[in-house]
Amino acid sequence: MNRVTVVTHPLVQHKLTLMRRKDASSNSFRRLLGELSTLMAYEVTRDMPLQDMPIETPLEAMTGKVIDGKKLVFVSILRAGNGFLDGMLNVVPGARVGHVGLYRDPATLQAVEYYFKMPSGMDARDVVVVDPMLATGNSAAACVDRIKRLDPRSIKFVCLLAAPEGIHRLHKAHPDVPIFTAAIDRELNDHGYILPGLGDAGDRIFGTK
Ligand SMILES: O=P(O)(O)OC[C@H]1O[C@H](OP(=O)(O)OP(=O)(O)O)[C@H](O)[C@@H]1O
Ligand SMILES: O=c1cc[nH]c(=O)[nH]1
Ligand SMILES: [Mg+2]
Repeated sequence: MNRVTVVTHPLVQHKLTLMRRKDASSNSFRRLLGELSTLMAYEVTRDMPLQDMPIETPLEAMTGKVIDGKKLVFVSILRAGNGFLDGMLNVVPGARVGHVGLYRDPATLQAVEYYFKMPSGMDARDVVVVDPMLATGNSAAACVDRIKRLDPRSIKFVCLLAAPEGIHRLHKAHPDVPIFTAAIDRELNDHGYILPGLGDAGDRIFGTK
């Protein structure tokens, strides 16, 4: 499992367990996902480049360090990725946001694209793709394929739950893309759902189905 970071912080693990419960309401599922994604943003942005900023404290002039949030793009894989976005934007409010609309064909489990919108100047930007679920890995791999055509500086993928199959698929297609997740679950079932998992993330966030 090269290049996979499992965020084991107790707060992350605690919230993840509460979200997995089948009796968690959409409201609490959404709230927990928002809190959890803010915590994961700390780990994902750990190596973000800093630049000098001359400032004046009440006592004297100094040179501080700031991040250039505008260089960062969070790319949300619709729909469920949007549940991750707000929490990440809490930490880097200056980041730009791109959207890739993908759904899994339930019969083939292949990703089908229905929307794609990115900020301009992607070749100067660092991308963090967000989606709570990495199951077969088809959606993540398709999203990264598409973004790579715009030649960004770097791409990371962050999710809540990953199946071993999804990690292998994404790494095989894109070995340069590091993966951040709160847990690696056991396996996929015959319908491509993660076990033990948390069910259908999009449906649980938006109260559909
Ligand atoms: O790794 P994969 O096998 O591709 O599965 C993961 C995808 O499945 C879910 O989306 P879904 O297709 O349910 O769309 P939704 O977010 O609109 O519900 C999830 O949010 C991922 O995008
Ligand atoms: O378990 C899964 C697999 C794919 N998408 C989900 O929302 N959940
Ligand atoms: Mg779904």
